[in-house]
Amino acid sequence: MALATPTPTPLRHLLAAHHPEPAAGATPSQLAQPPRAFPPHRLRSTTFAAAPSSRPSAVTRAAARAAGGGRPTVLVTEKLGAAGLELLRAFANVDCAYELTAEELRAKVSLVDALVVRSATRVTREVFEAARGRLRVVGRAGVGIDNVDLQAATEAGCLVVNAPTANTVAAAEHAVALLAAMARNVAQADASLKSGKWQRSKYVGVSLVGKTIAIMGFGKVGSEVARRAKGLGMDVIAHDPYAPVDRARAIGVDLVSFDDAISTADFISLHMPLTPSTTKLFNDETFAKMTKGVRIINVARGGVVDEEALLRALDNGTVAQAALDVFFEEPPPKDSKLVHHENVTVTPHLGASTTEAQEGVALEIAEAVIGALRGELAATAVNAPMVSAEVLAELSPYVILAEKLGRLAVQLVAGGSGIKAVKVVYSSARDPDDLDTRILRAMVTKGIVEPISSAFVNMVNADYVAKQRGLRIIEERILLDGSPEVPINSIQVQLANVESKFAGALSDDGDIRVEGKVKDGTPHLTLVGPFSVDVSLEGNLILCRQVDQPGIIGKVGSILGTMNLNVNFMSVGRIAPGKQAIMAIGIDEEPEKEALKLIGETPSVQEFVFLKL
Ligand SMILES: NC(=O)c1ccc[n+]([C@@H]2O[C@H](COP(=O)([O-])OP(=O)(O)OC[C@H]3O[C@@H](n4cnc5c(N)ncnc54)[C@H](O)[C@@H]3O)[C@@H](O)[C@H]2O)c1
Ligand SMILES: O=C(O)[C@H](O)COP(=O)(O)O
Repeated sequence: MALATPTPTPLRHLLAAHHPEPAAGATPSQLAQPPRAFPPHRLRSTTFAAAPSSRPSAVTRAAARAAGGGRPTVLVTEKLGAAGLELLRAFANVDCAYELTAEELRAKVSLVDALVVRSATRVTREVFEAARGRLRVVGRAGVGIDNVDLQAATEAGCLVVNAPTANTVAAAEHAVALLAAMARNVAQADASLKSGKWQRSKYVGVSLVGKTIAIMGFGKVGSEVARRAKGLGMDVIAHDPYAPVDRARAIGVDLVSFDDAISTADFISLHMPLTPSTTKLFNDETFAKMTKGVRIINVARGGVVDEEALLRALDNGTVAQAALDVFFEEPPPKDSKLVHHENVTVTPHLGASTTEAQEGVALEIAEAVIGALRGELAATAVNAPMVSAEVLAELSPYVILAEKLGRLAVQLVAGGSGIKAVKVVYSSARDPDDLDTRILRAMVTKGIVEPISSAFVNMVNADYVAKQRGLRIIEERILLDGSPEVPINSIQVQLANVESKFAGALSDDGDIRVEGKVKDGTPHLTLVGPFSVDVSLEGNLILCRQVDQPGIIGKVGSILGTMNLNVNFMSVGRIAPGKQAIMAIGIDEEPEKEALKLIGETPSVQEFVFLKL
């Protein structure tokens, strides 16, 4: 009998696109089939449904990668800083293809593992559908992710990462540049002088010192603008429903209500993201509440302003001047009245465009994309729970345990029973607030869903997939006494209201119940129904139920030996001597049908089941 070797603990599969084949004998009907956003594969389009053979299999994907030397392929659709590109090239095949049409992008995206964009590429649902499941990560080289359909990405299990910090200062400096340029008519005076005029009285400006500026959105950029405005001698107020008051107070800024901010400010600088609730937040109604002659700077997103309303406010003098770096439509129409308005200063979305910021953003996004392709969870993940590297490292063996318990539990379900509810019970001496179980929940879901369906589940889409399939994952904690140093003592997976193909796995309550622990870094199965066992969760598993009596282990062991099957672990659990017992046998290979038949025919074996881990 060979000793079990510890399973490595890769976190790769948290995000990996690998899609294991369904377990033999498992039936999709075991899960309730809800309506889906995508038809029956990881990602499908209508073309897929009509022509399933065009769907790339895991093999095709592997072949595609092999053709590229086993390296992933990254498509970069907008100009990226050289250092970031270099970093990407050291790890992947990089295809830089700029100014693609939507159709060209859709055509290319199924050939790549990652896509890197800035703000000009619209990564729509159609793009995710066209990717046919290969695209694993979208890297947004910048902050705003309003050009990426996050819901579609999540449904596809595609991670979206951004580069949220490297262009903060550049954007803040650009806002200040526009503020000063607007107040002193720099752009207009420059154009006038270059056209041969000398118009000193026409371009008298307004001073900044002593004026009130309202920062709308007190996040990274907003607070940097606030600091700089204070340096210019301005009174700074801010509105942000989610910003911590003490952070504002620390730099001498009062957080006020939206109406107070816009009705008292001489200058209003916009720094909130474009979301459904900020879309056209600045409109006829809100312009009407502003101080007459207010000046507006927008380095956030064009969509937060109703541009028609702004034009009206400029024409009727409510707004004296505006300085705009961003537009609803980019580039704006050539004949845009707003762009050509004499009281409007414009730049073509240059907020992040400094050499330093672009190098920084490119490095930040390259690192995030490479990490994600390696299967690590990125700290800048936008559509997946952010889990620190330390937590991930600590939980990594439990991640494997959680998935294996899910896989085991689902294979114990008799075909035809629909699984509706899964209870995951964690026993731990650690304070529940110090135990982040989101990855474990996701991995139980993965273990349950993947063997019996064509769904692909990872950290990004686990909750979505569970919801789509009408699967309720209930988590429960049992607080143990003892040292909180070990994060988890045991994980138990319970499936209620289902029939089992192995009655020995049913608890006294009638649930399928399996429990496991991590021992020496390796996941072990420690409980099946009411039976305590101890078997390393590797390779494959045979569970036999019998009446406890001498000789059975030898008989089953010799059948496996005759069939040349290597047993890596064996454990017997019994309720009491001479009563019901189960035998858990870990084997490396998949047994021939003949071996399983012989085990079933062994006298005293009441039932048995073969499970793939
Ligand atoms: N023009 C450019 O090149 C450029 C460069 C960088 C960032 N940006 C834009 O600026 C935005 C802000 O960037 P950031 O790095 O400061 O992001 P951030 O997430 O750090 O800050 C955004 C802030 O807006 C706040 N907010 C959300 N909804 C709000 C609302 N309804 N009213 C007021 N505040 C609200 C949030 O609480 C947050 O504090 C980005 O989303 C991006 O669209 C543009
Ligand atoms: O959201 C951002 O980071 C900025 O708008 C920058 O966009 P860009 O990368 O297209 O310059």
